[in-house]
Parts: sequence; C-alpha cells; structure tokens
Amino acid sequence: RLLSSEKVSDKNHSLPKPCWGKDMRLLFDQFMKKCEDGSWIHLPSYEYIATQRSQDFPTFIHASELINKEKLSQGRLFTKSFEDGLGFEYVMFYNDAEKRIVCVFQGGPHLQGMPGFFHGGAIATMIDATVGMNAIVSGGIVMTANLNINFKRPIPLCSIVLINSQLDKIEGRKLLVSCNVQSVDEKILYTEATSLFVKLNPEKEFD
Ligand SMILES: CCCCCC/C=C\CCCCCCCC(=O)SCCNC(=O)CCNC(=O)[C@H](O)C(C)(C)COP(=O)(O)OP(=O)(O)OC[C@H]1O[C@@H](n2cnc3c(N)ncnc32)[C@H](O)[C@@H]1OP(=O)(O)O
Repeated sequence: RLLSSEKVSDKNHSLPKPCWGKDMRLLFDQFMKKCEDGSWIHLPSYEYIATQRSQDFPTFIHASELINKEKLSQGRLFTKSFEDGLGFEYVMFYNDAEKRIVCVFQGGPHLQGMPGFFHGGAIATMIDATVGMNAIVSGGIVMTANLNINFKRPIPLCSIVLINSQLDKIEGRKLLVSCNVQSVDEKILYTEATSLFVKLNPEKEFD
C-alpha cells in the first residue's frame, strides 16, 4: 500500500535538486536505470505524513487526541524540516525480492557534530529512517523498539554515503532489520546497525 504512495504534499523530495552533489546525482541515475526492469523501486518522500493513514489504527487516533490539534497540523517529517541542502538530502530505492533498501544520503552543513563531521544523532536519524522504511514496506505500521549502532569511523560533513539496509527476519509482530553505512566507493565502512521494529497492535492504545 505504501509503495503506491498517496500524494501527501506537493513536493516529492526524492527527485534531483540543484543542491545535490555530483555523486548523489550519479547514483540516482544508476538506481533509476535499475528500476527500469522493475527489480528496484524508487521510493518517493514527502514532508507530511498522510494523517488519513492513521485512521487505520485506533492506537494512532488515541495518540492524536493527546496532542493539540493545531500543533498536530503543523507536524512535519523531521528529516524534511531543513532548507534544501542544509540538512537531510536522500533518496531510497527498494528491492522487494531481496527485501532491502539502499538510501543515498547527502548530509548538509547543519548536521555537524564534532567540527567537520556529522553529528551521531543525525546519522542515527538517517539509519532509523532507512531501516524504518524497510520495516514499513514489509510490515505496515511499525515503531522502532530497539536500535543498536556501532560508529566505526567519523563521517566527513557534507559527504554522500550509501545506507544499505536488509530485512533479516520476521517473527510474528517483530521485524529485525540490519544496515551499514559506507562511502560511495564502498571502501570505507562508517557505521553498522541492527534494529527491532514492532508492528503496532490495533487492540492496544498508548497511555
Ligand atoms: C501512519 C503511518 C504512516 C507511515 C508513513 C511513513 C513515512 C515516513 C517514515 C519514515 C520512517 C521513520 C521511522 C522512524 C520510526 C521511529 O522513530 S518510531 C519512534 C521511536 N519509537 C518509539 O517511540 C516506540 C516506543 N515503544 C513502544 O511504543 C512499544 O514498546 C512498542 C510499540 C515498540 C511495542 O509495544 P507493544 O506493541 O505493546 O509490544 P510488546 O508486547 O511490548 O512487545 C512485542 C514483542 O517485541 C519484544 N520487544 C519489544 N520491545 C523490545 C525491545 N526494546 N527489545 C527487545 N525486544 C522487544 C517483546 O519482548 C515482545 O516479544 P515476544 O512477542 O514476547 O517475543
């Protein structure tokens, strides 16, 4: 259902923009070529999550009632809350047969942690977004229950990296997804992560 992707805002951020670097554009073109035979799917991404989708789950309706309606209407996907080129620029491609997602990520200068390098929280965010999307396309509405990250090398600010995520196992409501973050030439392994996502139980409400 998600792959057919109802349009939720006017701007699809997964299409080339002037702020994308040469490697980002090159990788986009390479993956778009792989999409031609249907083995890979280019995933769109929008600033706003379709609130109608939350009607599917009583859990979400209950949670929404806890938040001021006006504030809720201002809700925006965290990774899409920066001006073009300053924060998270990314595009994801999904391979259904292999149950994996490759995310091409270009982080901007506002994601700095240690001078000259990405903030660990920004890396964690992109990992969560990628493994999360892998879990969503496989399991529907899920939440991150656990995310384990090994930061092996610092990632230079403004670099373009590949986030390779793989669905490893589904056990009932639990989905285990792993991933690594590599340089574009695949010579440097920056980060490795494992995660657990749990499909929301429609019978349960948040308290
Ligand atoms: C409306 C949707 C539209 C979608 C559009 C998508 C667009 C963009 C998406 C981008 C992707 C973003 C991804 C980001 C996702 C997040 O960041 S989510 C935010 C952070 N996470 C949370 O806040 C979750 C908080 N936790 C919970 O709400 C609950 O704990 C839970 C829902 C995760 C699980 O609760 P519950 O349903 O009650 O299940 P349980 O009975 O507790 O557990 C079920 C089984 O899982 C095992 N388990 C649970 N947690 C853990 C853990 N931390 N570690 C290990 N195992 C865990 C638990 O033992 C149970 O196992 P068994 O069944 O007993 O084997």
